[in-house]
Amino acid sequence: MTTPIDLTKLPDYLRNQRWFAGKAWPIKSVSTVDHATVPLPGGRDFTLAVVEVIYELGHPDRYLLPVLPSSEGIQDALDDVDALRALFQVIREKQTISSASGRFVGEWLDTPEGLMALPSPVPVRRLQVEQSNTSVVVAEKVIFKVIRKLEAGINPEYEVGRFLATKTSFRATPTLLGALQSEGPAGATLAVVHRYIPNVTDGWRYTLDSFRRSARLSDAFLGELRVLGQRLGELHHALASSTDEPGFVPEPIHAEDLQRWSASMVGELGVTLNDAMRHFPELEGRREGLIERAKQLAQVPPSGQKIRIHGDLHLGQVLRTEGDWLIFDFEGEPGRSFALRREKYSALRDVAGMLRSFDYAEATVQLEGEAAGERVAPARKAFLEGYRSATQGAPFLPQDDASFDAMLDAFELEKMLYEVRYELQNRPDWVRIPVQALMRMEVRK
Ligand SMILES: Nc1ncnc2c1ncn2[C@@H]1O[C@H](COP(=O)(O)OP(=O)(O)O)[C@@H](O)[C@H]1O
Ligand SMILES: O=P(O)(O)O[C@H]1O[C@H](CO)[C@@H](O[C@H]2O[C@H](CO)[C@@H](O)[C@H](O)[C@H]2O)[C@H](O)[C@H]1O
Repeated sequence: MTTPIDLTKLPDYLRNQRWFAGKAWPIKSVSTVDHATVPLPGGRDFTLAVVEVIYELGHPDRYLLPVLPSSEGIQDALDDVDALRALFQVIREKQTISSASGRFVGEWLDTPEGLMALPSPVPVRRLQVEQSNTSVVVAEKVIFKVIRKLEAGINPEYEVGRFLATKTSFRATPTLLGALQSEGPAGATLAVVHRYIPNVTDGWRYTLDSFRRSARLSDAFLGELRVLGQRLGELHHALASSTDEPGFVPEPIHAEDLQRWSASMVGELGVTLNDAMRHFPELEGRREGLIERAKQLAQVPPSGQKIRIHGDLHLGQVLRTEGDWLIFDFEGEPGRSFALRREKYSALRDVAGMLRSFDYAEATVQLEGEAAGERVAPARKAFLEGYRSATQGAPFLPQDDASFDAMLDAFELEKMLYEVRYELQNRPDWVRIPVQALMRMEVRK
């Protein structure tokens, strides 16, 4: 079966797509790994293809390409309402579509929420947000995200969503309802489907609004941050609740884990500071102190457990609904491989991620011209109080407060380093936020 896509036109097409991550590298060639034809009403159809982009240098990338037949070059099928409906139907009706070298398989979880009735024909609309994938809202009840850049292996967003929906009672998240998988040589998760939550604000915008309102956070908002901390504690309890799913069963944290995490942080420090110092030479003076700090993680007496975690928790990964919070987007840090993102880790890594977000929010409102205020310390305190109240005596946390604090500190440092690398690559104007946090970090004795 030859693909109806004109491969010679793909390099130009890809370079012009928002979701194409390889814009900086010259493309050597693009080939099709797998493809299938999906029928549409009125005798039309579109091609669902997985393509591999080979660069002049570096590792190849794979992308999902849903394309309509067109005499005028490549046309994205996700611009076509019928194609969006057809893709959703494949998932909802658990269809299997034979492809050139494998199959595309729709999966719908038979959870109570999955049984909802939907009108026919089902209304679909593309979500208008800046994102690296493409999300589509179906009947204002369901949202499906078509993943553009594919990675082989088990997708953590699918794996964690499925676990939470089918094996736990944790409901402070938009429930995973289904997925589209590619099986065969192009094996990957192509789309995930969740319950759509209407009228939500994300935690980042919600927090910025609060931070802008006054130099002192209101008691009401601090109460909400306490609840956010509780929800994270409940999420960790749920993620640590498995006794029979090997990917989720908690494991003790050993001295070797702490040594490994510490060594990896020292390595990241070297690489990250070298890159960042081209713009911020003042970091050189902090190098020794920060290395010392990263090394201290290896000295913490081992206690608690490694569990599956969110992995990239920040204020943009929570939704504010009427009076509560939902935690979503279990993809993990985009720069790491699926294998690394699926590793078990200390739950405190998520706590550290959220604490860093309060610092980002403060820096952002100050850049907008707000006066420095008493916001970060009370926000951190409230969030931590909530988290600790929901996790008292939890076996996955360190046994004593000193270890809790030392590990949390180390994971904040790790997150700052990640943020420096992320910002250097994506938003160079923002690098100063984590850099200033590194400059402020005290050396512990
Ligand atoms: N279940 C949901 N209900 C309502 N809005 C959602 C839901 N899931 C995602 N969104 C909105 O869509 C945006 C993009 O979703 P996300 O899963 O983060 O996509 P990406 O991985 O491409 O960044 C989010 O920032 C949020 O505003
Ligand atoms: O939402 P993503 O999974 O794409 O996460 C990436 O992008 C985030 C930025 O959108 C980035 O988060 C950093 O900036 C946030 C403010 O925009 C701030 O709240 C976070 O604390 C900060 O880490 C995230 O690190 C990155 O993985």
